[in-house]
Amino acid sequence: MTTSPSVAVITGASSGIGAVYAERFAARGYDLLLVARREDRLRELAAKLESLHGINVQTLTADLAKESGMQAVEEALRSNERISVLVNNAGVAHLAPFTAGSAELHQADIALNITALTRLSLAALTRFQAQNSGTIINIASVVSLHAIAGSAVYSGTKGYVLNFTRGLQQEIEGSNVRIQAVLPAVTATEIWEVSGVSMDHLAPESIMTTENMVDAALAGLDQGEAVTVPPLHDLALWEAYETARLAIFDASRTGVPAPRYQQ
Ligand SMILES: NC(=O)C1=CN([C@@H]2O[C@H](COP(=O)(O)OP(=O)(O)OC[C@H]3O[C@@H](n4cnc5c(N)ncnc54)[C@H](OP(=O)(O)O)[C@@H]3O)[C@@H](O)[C@H]2O)C=CC1
Ligand SMILES: CC(=O)[C@H](N)C(=O)O
Repeated sequence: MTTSPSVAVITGASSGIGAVYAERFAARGYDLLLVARREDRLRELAAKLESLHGINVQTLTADLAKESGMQAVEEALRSNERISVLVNNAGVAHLAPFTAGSAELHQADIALNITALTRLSLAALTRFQAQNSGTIINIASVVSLHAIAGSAVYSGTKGYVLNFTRGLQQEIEGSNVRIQAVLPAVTATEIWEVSGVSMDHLAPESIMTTENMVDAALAGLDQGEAVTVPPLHDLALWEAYETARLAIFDASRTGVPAPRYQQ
């Protein structure tokens, strides 16, 4: 009996980081379901990967900031039992002062970066938990850890992605399901032009290639990391951050206002 290959679903596969994840999962022998709005780009990538790797690639044109788009991908995740990987990669940034953006713009960014990622995780994880296998990769950002002027909404959404992922990781502990958060820093993709900040204004030495970012993130996944920060060389910094974060959480369970607040 021959078994069909597993399927990896990659959102935001029409460019940048998502397109490289598609190539890498194709090279690992997965069939693919590629999701984004630009159908021509998805089809071009699908044809290339099918011919290069002899795999089957489906495309799903969907606007994940809209209800109909979210539902279409949820339906695919629920109905296709061969899906074993979800890369929640589609995301958008508008880097400008908060009050310069409209309510509609902020709402659409939140819908894509938070609501779609949450709903697709629910659709995938429900089945992954039932079958006790499967992998979700959530693309957060180093701005999950820090916000600067002009990034309030974007950093806020990425802070959600990190904490949401941490919560899910607690819930699946002890199972064969894997959930990884990836925190890229500056990576050379189209997101910068969309965001309103040209890459020409960024320090060249801070910019990572998409290939290096994805390969490092997959190395982190293969090593069993829960949170992967591809460009961070000094692991001791991350360990100190994690230690302080958990220490603050534990030390906050006193039930008594700190002396500095007692008047
Ligand atoms: N590049 C960087 O410096 C960093 C990026 N990230 C994160 O990496 C992820 C990938 O971004 P990146 O590759 O850089 O940027 P790109 O702009 O190259 O890719 C974004 C992808 O998301 C898709 N997308 C955007 N809006 C929608 C929508 N409404 N519905 C469906 N798909 C959508 C785009 O496709 P289409 O337009 O065809 O719909 C595209 O495929 C994002 O989550 C981003 O926040 C995190 C840290 C750093
Ligand atoms: C676009 C990004 O997420 C990037 N990490 C940044 O440094 O702002």
